[in-house]
Amino acid sequence: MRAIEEAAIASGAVTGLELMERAGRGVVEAVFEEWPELAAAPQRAVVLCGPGNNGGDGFVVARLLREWGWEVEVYLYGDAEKLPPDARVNYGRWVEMGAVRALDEDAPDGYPDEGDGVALIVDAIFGIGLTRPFLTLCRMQDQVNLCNAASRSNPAFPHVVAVDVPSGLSSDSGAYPGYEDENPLDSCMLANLTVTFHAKKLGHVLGYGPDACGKVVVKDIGLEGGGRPRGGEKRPPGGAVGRCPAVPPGERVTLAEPSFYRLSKFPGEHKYSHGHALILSGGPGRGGAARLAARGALRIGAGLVTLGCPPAALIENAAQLNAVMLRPLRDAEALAELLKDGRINALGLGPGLGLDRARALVPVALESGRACVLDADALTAFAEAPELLFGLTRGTATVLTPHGGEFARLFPDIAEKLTAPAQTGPAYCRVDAAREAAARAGCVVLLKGPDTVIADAGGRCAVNSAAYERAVPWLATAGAGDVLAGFIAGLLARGFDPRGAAETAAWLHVECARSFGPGLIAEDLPEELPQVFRALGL
Ligand SMILES: NC(=O)C1=CN([C@@H]2O[C@H](COP(=O)(O)OP(=O)(O)OC[C@H]3O[C@@H](n4cnc5c(N)ncnc54)[C@H](O)[C@@H]3O)[C@@H](O)[C@H]2O)[C@@H](O)CC1
Ligand SMILES: Nc1ncnc2c1ncn2[C@@H]1O[C@H](COP(=O)(O)OP(=O)(O)O)[C@@H](O)[C@H]1O
Ligand SMILES: [K+]
Repeated sequence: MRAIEEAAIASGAVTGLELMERAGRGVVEAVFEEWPELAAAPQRAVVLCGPGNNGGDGFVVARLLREWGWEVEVYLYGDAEKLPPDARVNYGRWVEMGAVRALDEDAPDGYPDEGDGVALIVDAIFGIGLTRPFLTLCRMQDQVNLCNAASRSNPAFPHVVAVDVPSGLSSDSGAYPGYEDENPLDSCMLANLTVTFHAKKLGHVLGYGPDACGKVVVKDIGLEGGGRPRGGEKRPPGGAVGRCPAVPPGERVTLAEPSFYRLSKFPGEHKYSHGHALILSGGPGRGGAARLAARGALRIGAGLVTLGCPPAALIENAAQLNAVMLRPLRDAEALAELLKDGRINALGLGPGLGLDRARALVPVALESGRACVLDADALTAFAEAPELLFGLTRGTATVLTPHGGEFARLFPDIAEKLTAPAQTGPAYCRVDAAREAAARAGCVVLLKGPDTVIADAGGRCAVNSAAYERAVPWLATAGAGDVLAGFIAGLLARGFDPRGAAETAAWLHVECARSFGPGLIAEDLPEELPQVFRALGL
């Protein structure tokens, strides 16, 4: 954001003061859009301003609300003399209209309670500039949260709007610096609505962000290269995180979005135009996971999908499969033999594969030069020797799809940094972890979770956020990850590059869960794809 703002200001297109005015106006607009009853008649607001430009936005909001006829109480945390220049100007403008009280640990007693008639609390204490723990006003944070919790059920309580991010939350990571044992959500400032500018920040979608922000509205403040679709371009809602020429691709993080064009099939193509995916499975009684993956690969459009199972598991699998083809595949030698068929262009290994079988087959798969997705057992098999795996994956068209546990087995030092309590903002986050892991493994890493992060070895990164309107808690079900691996294998077979395959698959995976809704089990995910594709207009 700083690079984007500096580029805009340096180009002479806009001044910092104008941006601040637009930001403040955006907050007021978003508040009135969210709660039309607040736009209907002037009411009472409390605006909490901090020592930086976030506070500056707060002074703009206070002034605009006053111009709407509101009664506004303004508090400042910090020293007015030390405010940065634009914030200082807006402080000055406000002071001509009303008082500024000091916000310190005693001030909270002046805080609104039910019946005080305060309709709105504006949290403009810290934005993207939070650098250290914000614990000083815990009691105040508690009180604001009481209002916040209550306002969800009782309109007599004030609504809480956060400017840019809820104060205390690190906008770079979704972490709460300074909280070690305690759950920060118990005492930090939470919001009903968070109004941010230009594009979502990582902190809105990672870690505690979705719980802290309530709902995120992105307001355009006229900066170049926003996350908005260009004319007629089809894009999922939500915009992008940091889509801007001022930020080099290896530093940019976008919200995952599917490649619609490449998902389509066109007349005149035949099944081999869409590739042949081979999913490898384990022994008798353990085939469910691989079958789920195979089904996912087929539904997502691979022209052909073959399941390669140990001979002893042939009958079991034959009884279960129709469109998915079946091949007995005893060992590494048999795999090498099968891969003489050049039409097999993508492999999926891991779900239900078994650790010994994984150790034998993964090297053959990776050395064959085929695009591969490695999940579950194919990752755990290398827990004792991750470098052995990375020696094979480096520079290949491979996607590793660990969940948190598998990630910690392959990248223990990175996982340790990720789980250590944050002390500063920016804090080490899942984006940093996935990028570091991808650089080490030399291939694409997809770190699973409600905030799935997809990174490639060059630092390109996307977050598939399953939060807010895309929350899909029913995806936490056994086998969901197997289907995701199958989706990726299918897209690799269709010729997607590894990063595009991972990003599109993760996005569709969540869309399938949203489309199916409560009661979802893993089997439902592939079967929901046709519905999702139809809704996308494929
Ligand atoms: N021109 C711009 O740069 C624009 C900035 N905007 C707003 O400005 C915000 C960023 O402003 P700043 O960079 O000034 O950052 P902030 O306003 O978030 O806070 C930075 C200040 O807080 C202090 N600080 C950080 N953590 C602290 C802690 N835990 N306890 C006490 N003090 C702490 C820092 O030393 C610094 O003085 C954005 O979030 C956005 O709201 C918008 O007005 C749009 C335009
Ligand atoms: N609460 C949640 N919200 C959104 N997605 C989730 C949630 N819990 C799990 N998921 C997704 O479900 C999948 C689970 O995969 P994984 O942990 O490998 O399970 P399994 O091995 O049983 O298939 C991942 O894609 C993960 O991102
Ligand atoms: K804030």
